[in-house]
Amino acid sequence: MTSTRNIYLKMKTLEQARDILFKAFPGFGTLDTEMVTADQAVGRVLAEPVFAKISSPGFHSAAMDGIAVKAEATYGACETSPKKLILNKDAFYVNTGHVLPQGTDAVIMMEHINIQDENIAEIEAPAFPWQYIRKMGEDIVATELLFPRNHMISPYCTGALIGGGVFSVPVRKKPEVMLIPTGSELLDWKKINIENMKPGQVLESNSYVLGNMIEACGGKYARHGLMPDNPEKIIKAVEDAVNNDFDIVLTVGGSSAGSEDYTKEVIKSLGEILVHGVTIMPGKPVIIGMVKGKPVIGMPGYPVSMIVAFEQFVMPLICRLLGRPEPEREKVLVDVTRKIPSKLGIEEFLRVKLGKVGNRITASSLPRGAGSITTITDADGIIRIPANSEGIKENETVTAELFKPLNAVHNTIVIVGSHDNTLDILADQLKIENSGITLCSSHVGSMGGLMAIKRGVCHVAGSHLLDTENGSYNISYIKRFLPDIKVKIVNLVFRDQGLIIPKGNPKNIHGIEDLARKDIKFINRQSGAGTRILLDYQLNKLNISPEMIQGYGHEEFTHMSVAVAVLNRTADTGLGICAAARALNLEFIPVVTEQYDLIIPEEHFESKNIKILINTIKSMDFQTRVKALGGYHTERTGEIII
Ligand SMILES: Nc1nc2c(c(=O)[nH]1)N[C@H]1C(S)=C(S)[C@@H](COP(=O)(O)OP(=O)(O)OC[C@H]3O[C@@H](n4cnc5c(N)ncnc54)[C@H](O)[C@@H]3O)O[C@H]1N2
Ligand code: MOO
Repeated sequence: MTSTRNIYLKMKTLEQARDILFKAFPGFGTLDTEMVTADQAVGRVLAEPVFAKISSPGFHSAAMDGIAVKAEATYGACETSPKKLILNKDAFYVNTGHVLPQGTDAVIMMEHINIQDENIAEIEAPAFPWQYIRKMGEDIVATELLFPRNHMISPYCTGALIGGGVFSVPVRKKPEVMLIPTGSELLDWKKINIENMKPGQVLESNSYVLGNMIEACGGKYARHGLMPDNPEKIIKAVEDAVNNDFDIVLTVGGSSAGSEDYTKEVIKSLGEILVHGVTIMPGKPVIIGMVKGKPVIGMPGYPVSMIVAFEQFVMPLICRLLGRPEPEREKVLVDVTRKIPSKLGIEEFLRVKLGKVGNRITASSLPRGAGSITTITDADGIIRIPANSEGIKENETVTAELFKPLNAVHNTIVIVGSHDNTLDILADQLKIENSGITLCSSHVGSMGGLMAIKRGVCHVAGSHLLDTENGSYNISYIKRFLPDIKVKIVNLVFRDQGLIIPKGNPKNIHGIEDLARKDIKFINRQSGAGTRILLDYQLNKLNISPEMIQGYGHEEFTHMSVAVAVLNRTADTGLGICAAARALNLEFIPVVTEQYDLIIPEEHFESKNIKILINTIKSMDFQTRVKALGGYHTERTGEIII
């Protein structure tokens, strides 16, 4: 078979595509039944209703430790006229759970009895009939419905099943899914040495994500060996899976328009294509097909596209086969901190970071590339931008679907501003200390941090803005840009800024003065970044103008991206922190030690979370880890500067 490039001629909306899928595979709760023991039934779905075989309790039983009595015999007892009961005649010692002795109908707690001697118990209050007694069948009555069909067994349910004498239950077989990862570039991480990886090779990870998602929604899976981009082989694998017991077949990758994207041809040659292309992003190239009456779905290869396609199409299919409703995520209203344009005609699943700042939950967008798994692993939730919208306006309130409990969103400290590697250590240290706090940092440069405070969208800004007039940090900028906001400044670290250079210093760079050399390509930071201000200050001192520097106009947003540019030789050098150079095994020429502070509005400063944050910063554990990064000084770490 030769490859022809696929074009999605008839893209469907999400609603249309789901409709086509569910009409083609209407089975609800149609999987075969199997018996499992009560203790193994958790997470399984009942194929039939389950009725209790015995009652629980199976007898009238004492609900407290004390004496069992006939209530009538206690009437008239009071403080001034206590009643004496003869043990083993009018009253019988019982423990919680004991069978109620014949002829008794109430229990008096031990604490309310005066034992006179081994024969007499005295009471100062009457008992009423059935007090402190668990009647036979109070919990479960034999023959009553314990759980209807399609109920998913929880750990709690096992108690009711065993208590009701039901030791095994009929459950739906787990839907079986065959995963076929395709792509000649893929490598099996269990079989390779990462040192030997070559450009173009990719670690196969999607089938593991899919497998775990399948299990999480009640299915089971088998993984086919890695499949090269060979349509004949893919056809054979799909055909075998369909002819076997698999309920659903998923191919992974090759769903799009590339010259080696074969999924569409494969399904077409074996059966029918119901949908190719859905107006969603990520997830657009998904292919829904039918082969011998079974769903064969071509999952996009980009990981986030695959996850969205799974959640929109495969998960509902699995739930339906099991006879379960599709799960829904908790929703919350959020304010979007920046304008987010979106393509008309495409429904976008925007991954967002969330945090509660003041009395609103703010959402900031993560990068939108579907090839980056971290755009979903870093996310707290998703905002769905409808197809008929051109995007979200700044400060617009929209609905977000949560990936984690709301409580965790409330316990997030939002830090915006300049990037520093110690923030990663801080985020981890807060977790070691079981604070329940998550640190959510976005790197937009020091000025970006101050502006975030101005807009009320963060708790903390990380900043290292040098006042070139007097050598101070941050204070003059705060006075100028946040005149109406009361803030505290807490020092995080002093850190060495310098030139990041390749190992062995091939261009023989010694300092800022070398940046003007014709043979040096520089990589800059964005304007507003503290590092950029520092560079301009140093250049000014040396009378070097920006035009003299090759690459002055090429900007990156973080120290790490500057280091990456040096590593892959896009640039010969860039100004950044020592930790970034070290992380990539590059060399570093110190230029200046600068002050990096946390700016915290007073309205947040006294909050419990910020107090924990500051205590963590002050801790020896944190400071020891920071110093180990190299290029950091912690003498004033945690000090309130103003
Ligand atoms: N000309 C066009 N190109 C693309 C379009 C388009 O409309 N026109 N759509 C883009 C979109 S949207 C997506 S999503 C991707 C997905 O396409 P495929 O399903 O064909 O995926 P591949 O090209 O095979 O792989 C994409 C990417 O993902 C990596 N990959 C694939 N499988 C795995 C795996 N099992 N584990 C880890 N990584 C995997 C693969 O190496 C590629 O890097 O297409 C756009 N292109
Ligand atoms: O829409 Mo693709 O599915 O962006 O990555």
